[in-house]
This record gives sequence, C-alpha cells and structure tokens, in this order.
Amino acid sequence: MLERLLDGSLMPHGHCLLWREDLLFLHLSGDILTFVAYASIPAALIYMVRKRADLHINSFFILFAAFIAFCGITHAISMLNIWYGYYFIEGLAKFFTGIISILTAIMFWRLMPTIMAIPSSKILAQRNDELLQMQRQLRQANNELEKNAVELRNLASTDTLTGLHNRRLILKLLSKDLEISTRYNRELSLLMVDIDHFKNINDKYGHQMGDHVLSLIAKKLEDECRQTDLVGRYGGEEFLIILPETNQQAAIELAERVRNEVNGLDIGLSIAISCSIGVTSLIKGDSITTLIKRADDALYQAKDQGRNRVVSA
Ligand SMILES: Nc1nc2c(ncn2[C@@H]2O[C@H](COP(=O)(O)OP(=O)(O)OP(=O)(O)O)[C@@H](O)[C@H]2O)c(=O)[nH]1
Repeated sequence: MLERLLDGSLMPHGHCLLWREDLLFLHLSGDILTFVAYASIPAALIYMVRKRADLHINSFFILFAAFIAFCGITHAISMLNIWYGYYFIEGLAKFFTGIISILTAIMFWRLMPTIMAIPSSKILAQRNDELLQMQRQLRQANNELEKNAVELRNLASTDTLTGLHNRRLILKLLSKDLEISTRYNRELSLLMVDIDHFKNINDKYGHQMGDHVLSLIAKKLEDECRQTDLVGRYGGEEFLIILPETNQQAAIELAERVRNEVNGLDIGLSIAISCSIGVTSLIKGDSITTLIKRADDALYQAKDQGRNRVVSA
C-alpha cells in the first residue's frame, strides 16, 4: 500500500470534469450559490448575536458562523481549482474546516440540554395564559382586599350601633379642629350630651329597646346639627358634638334645641326621654383635655341641677 502511494499510482488525476461544459456549469453554479449562502449566514449570525446579547448560547452561534464561513472558503477555493492548482491552500482550508466542524459538533452536543430546556412557543403561550389568569385572580383579590380595608377602616372609626363616629375618631377630629381653631383664632364649641336615667329604659324594656332608643337619639342629634358639625358617640349613652366656627351663645341655642327635640321624642314608652347637655367653648390655651373637662363638668352640673337641661361652662 505504502509502495503504491509512493510510486504515484494512487495519486488523483485532477479535476478535468471530463472536459464537459454541462458538468463545468453544474459544479460552478452549485459552488457559487453555496458560497453566496455561506457568506451571508455568518453575517446574519453575527448581526443576531450583537442584537441579542442576552442569549446564553451566543458563543455557539459565533463558532457556528466560523464553521459556515470556512465551508464557504473551501467552496471558493475548489472553484478556483477547476482552472488552477491551489491544492495546498484548498487542503489547508479543508483541514481547518474539519477542525472547526468537529468543535462545532462537540459544542452543539454539549449545548443540547440547554437548547432542549428552552420552552416551545406552545408552552410559552400556555404559561402566558396561566400568568394572565393569575393576574386576573390577583386583581380580583386586590379589589376584595381594598374593599375589606375600607370596611375595616369604617369599622375602626364608626360606632356600629348608631353609625356615628366612634370615640377614637371623634377625639381625633376634635384634636384636629382644636389645633386649627387655635392657630387661626377661630371659634369652636363643644356639647357633651348624656341621656337621663338611661339605665331605667334598659331595666324596664330590655337592652334591645335601649339600643333602639340610642340609635333614635343619635339620628336626632345628627338631624339637628349642621353638615360641618361633628357628632360622635363618646361612651355608652354619652355623645360629643363638635361645633366649628360656633360661639358659646350659638352653641347654647343649639343645645337647647337638641334637648327639646330629644325630650319630645315619642317612642311609645311610659318613660319620658330626656338628656342633659354640657356646653363649652374654646378659650385661649385650651387643650383637648381642658376643653372636654369643662364640657364634662357642665354636664355634671346639668345632671346635678335636675337633668333635662343645658348648662354652659
Ligand atoms: N342598651 C344599651 N345600653 C347601654 C349601652 N351603653 C351603655 N348602656 C347603659 O347605659 C346605662 C347608663 O347608666 P348610668 O351611667 O347609671 O346613667 P343613667 O342611667 O343614664 O343616669 P344618669 O346619666 O345619671 O342620668 C347603663 O345601664 C348601661 O348599661 C348600649 O350600647 N346599649
């Protein structure tokens, strides 16, 4: 075998293409088309890699571009060798193409798990649907949470029996009004309303009737006040009315009207309903504690003087 190689009988005879034009055309056109394609594919791959730097298989695409480029070069040289004899250069190009092909094949197989893990467009569409559904559910849950939060806020600030502001909120509002009135030197008055002998109603007619009377009186207080006045339930049968921009005289007049209306309530009970009211107005240097204390003291005096009356501090 070695002797046959050395004596020259195994050496190829060259590309004479049998001296036929049709074969020449066939080979040439095939090589030209392949060369054009092999030149444009690496350009497309490099363009893609530059635009999609986020893809983690970009090193494979670069190697693949080099592999295609070398294949193109081999085809180009084989065209030249139809007329010339650059067989060494062609052999060299084929050799490097072979090496780069092997590297590409190895890298391709190594990347196979990564490529297989890329989800198909069908799976992506399915996941997208799932995400959209989750988003809808989250939005719905969020709406319910917001609704609950509003309800909780109302519960935290509203007295459930009467629907008035509860003690926490009315004190907070009073503190705010006090601050504003003090700063801008405005008038502010306060009524402390307490139902007289309320215990008797509970004792005689039961707690449920007591609740009913409480809510009727609460409604009456609200009806008698202006929109800008603030009515709250301060304790069991005790109410606080904040009267912004109201002087003592106007507050006493309102208190008398309220007392009269409550006294005139006809609930069909044998016990007459009445209330006592302590009135006070803001004076310089007042704090929420001194203001409430004065209203409370006035209320105490009203009770002391026989109830169903208004006392101003
Ligand atoms: N039905 C009902 N009763 C309540 C509520 N909160 C407090 N009370 C009752 O209100 C009554 C208050 O009684 P007292 O503090 O003795 O006062 P009073 O009977 O109104 O007498 P004076 O205030 O002195 O005129 C008690 O019997 C409490 O149980 C409530 O939410 N519903």
